[in-house]
Amino acid sequence: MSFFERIAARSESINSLLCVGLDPHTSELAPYYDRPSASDDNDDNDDDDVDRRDEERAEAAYRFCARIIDATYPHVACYKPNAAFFEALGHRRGMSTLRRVIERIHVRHGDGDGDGDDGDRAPVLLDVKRGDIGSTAEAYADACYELGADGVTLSPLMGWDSVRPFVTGKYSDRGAFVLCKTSNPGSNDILALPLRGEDGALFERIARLADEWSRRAETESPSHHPAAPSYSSSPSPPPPPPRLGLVVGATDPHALSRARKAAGERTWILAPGVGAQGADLDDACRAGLNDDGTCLLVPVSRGVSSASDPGEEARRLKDGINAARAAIAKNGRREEKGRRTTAAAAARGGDDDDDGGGRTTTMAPYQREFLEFSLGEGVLKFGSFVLKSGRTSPYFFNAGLFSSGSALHKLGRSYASAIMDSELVDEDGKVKFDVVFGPAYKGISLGAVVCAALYSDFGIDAGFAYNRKEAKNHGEGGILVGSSMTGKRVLIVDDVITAGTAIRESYDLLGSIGATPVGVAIALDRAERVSLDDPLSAVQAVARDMAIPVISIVALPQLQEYLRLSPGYGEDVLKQVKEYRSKYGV
Ligand SMILES: O=c1ccn([C@@H]2O[C@H](COP(=O)(O)O)[C@@H](O)[C@H]2O)c(=O)[nH]1
Repeated sequence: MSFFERIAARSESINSLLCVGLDPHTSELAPYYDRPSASDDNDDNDDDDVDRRDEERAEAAYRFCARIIDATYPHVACYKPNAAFFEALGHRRGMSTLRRVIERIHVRHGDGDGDGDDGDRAPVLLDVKRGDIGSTAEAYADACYELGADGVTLSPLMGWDSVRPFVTGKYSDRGAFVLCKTSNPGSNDILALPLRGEDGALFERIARLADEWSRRAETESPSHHPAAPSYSSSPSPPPPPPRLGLVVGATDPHALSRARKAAGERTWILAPGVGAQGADLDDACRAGLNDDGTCLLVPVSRGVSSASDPGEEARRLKDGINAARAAIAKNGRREEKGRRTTAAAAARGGDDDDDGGGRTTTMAPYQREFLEFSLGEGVLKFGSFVLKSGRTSPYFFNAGLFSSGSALHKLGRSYASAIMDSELVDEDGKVKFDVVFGPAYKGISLGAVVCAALYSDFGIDAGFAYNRKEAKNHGEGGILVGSSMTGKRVLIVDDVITAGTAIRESYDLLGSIGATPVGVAIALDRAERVSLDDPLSAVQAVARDMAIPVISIVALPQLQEYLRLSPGYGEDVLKQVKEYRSKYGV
C-alpha cells in the first residue's frame, strides 16, 4: 500500500480524520520521569550526570509519546511525530527515541484482524519540513524513511527535484505533504502573496502543483497499481493514488477553502491549528473537506497531549470532525453556522458558545491578534472612561492611535481577514463588492489600508474611493476621489459606529450617485444599546435600516472572551466588562 492509500484505508476503517501529533515539549515531560525531581535536577555537572540526565529526558519523551499512542490509537487515522522535539534530545538519543516511537505505532498495533497483514494500521507522518537540492534530498529521504516513517512533510519552495527523492524510485510507496499555507501568522508574508499574471496567490499555485507533481511522480516511477482491464467499453481505470498532499493551516479557513478548490478533490490536506493555535474545528472541516467529506486530516498535538485524558480528547475530536462531516453532508458547507462578525453575531453572547469545559469557539486567531496589538498600541485601554453618552465604560478604543506604518499594516490585515470571514464573500470565495469606500476623515486612511491588505493577503484587487468634506472647485473638483462608484457595489469602511450618523450620510451619498452600498466594515462593535428603551445597538440599527451587513473585526463578546483567557488583566477588569455588558449590552 502507498502512503495515501494507507491513510485512506485507516481513516475509512475506523471512521476518523484525526491525526495526533507527537510533540514531546520539555515543559510537558515532568510527569514522565522516574524520579520526581529528575526533570529539573541541575546540581550535578560531571559528564556521567549530564549523560544520565539526557538519558532520562529521552526516556521521558518516549513515555510521553507511548502514553498518547496507547490511549488514542482506536481514534487516530495517522500519527505525526515532529522531528524537532527528537532532534533536541541529541542526535543519537533523539533518533533512537523517535525510532522506538514509530515502532510502537507500527508494531504494537497491528490491524487486529488476525490476517497477518498490517492493512489498516495507523501510518506515521514524520513532520520534518525538508527541502534541498536533489542529491541532498536523497540523503534526507534515506534518513527519514530509515527511521520507519511512511511519509514526510516537505517545503516545496525548491521545486520538484527537491521533492522527487521522497516519492519516487525506491520510495514510490511513500508520500509527502508539502507546505502550502502554513498555520502561523507569518504564512501571509510569503505564501499568500499574489502571483503576477495569475489569478490567486502563491499557495494556490502550490496547491495546483501538488496534483501536477503527483502525476509526474507516477509517470517517472509508476506504482504497481492493479490496472482495470482495457476493454474499450469498460470505464477507465481509477487513477493511481496521489503521492503528495498539502499542509494548509486550519487557522485560515478562507485560504483552506481556496487551497481545496485549487488542489481538486483527490488531494489530501493536513490542516494544523486546532487546539493550542485556536483554529475552529467546524470552520476547518467546512473549508477543507472534499465533496465526499474526506481527504482532510486534522492534526492536533498539544490539544491532545495536555488533556487530562488524551484518549477521551481524541475521541471527542474524532466525533467533532464526524459531526461536522455529517452536518455538511446534510446542510451543505455554509448553512449550519452563522458567520462570526455580523451585527447579529455580535449580539450573540460569548458565553453562549462556551462548551461547558471552559473552551469557547467565538474568537478567530485574527481577532485575538487584533485585540493583542490594539492593546499593545494603546488603542484599546482598560480603566474608567466617561463616554459621550454619559456612560462610564471600563474600556476605551481610539482608532486614531493606530499611528505607525506597522500598526496600519496590521490593522488593514485584521479588517481584511474579518471581511473574508463574513457574508461579504460568496459561495465561490468571491467578494460581493467592487469598491472600498472610506468616508472622510478617519475612513480615508482605513479604507486605503483595507484595500491594500485585501490585495496583499487575499489577491483581491478592489477599487478604492473616498470623499472630501468640502467640495473642491478646481483640479478634479467635486467631493468624490478615486475609483468611480456609479453602478458599482460598495463596501463602506469606518472605525466604529457610535450613533450611525456618518454611515447614514455615506449611504445617502452613495445612493445619490447610483452606487449600491452592500456592507459596512468597522474595527470594533461595542454591541451596546443606544438607549435602555431600545433593544438594538447602533450597529444593529444601521444593519436593519440599510438592510446590509455590518461586520466588525471584534465585538464586545470577543473582548470579554479575550479577558477571560488572559488572566493577566485581573479578575476585576473582567468583572467590570461583564457588568457593563449585562447593563448596556445587546
Ligand atoms: O503549518 C503548520 C505546519 C506544521 N505544524 C506543526 O503541527 C504541530 C501543531 O501542534 P499543536 O500543538 O497542535 O499546535 C506542530 O508540530 C507544528 O510544528 C503547524 O502547527 N503548522
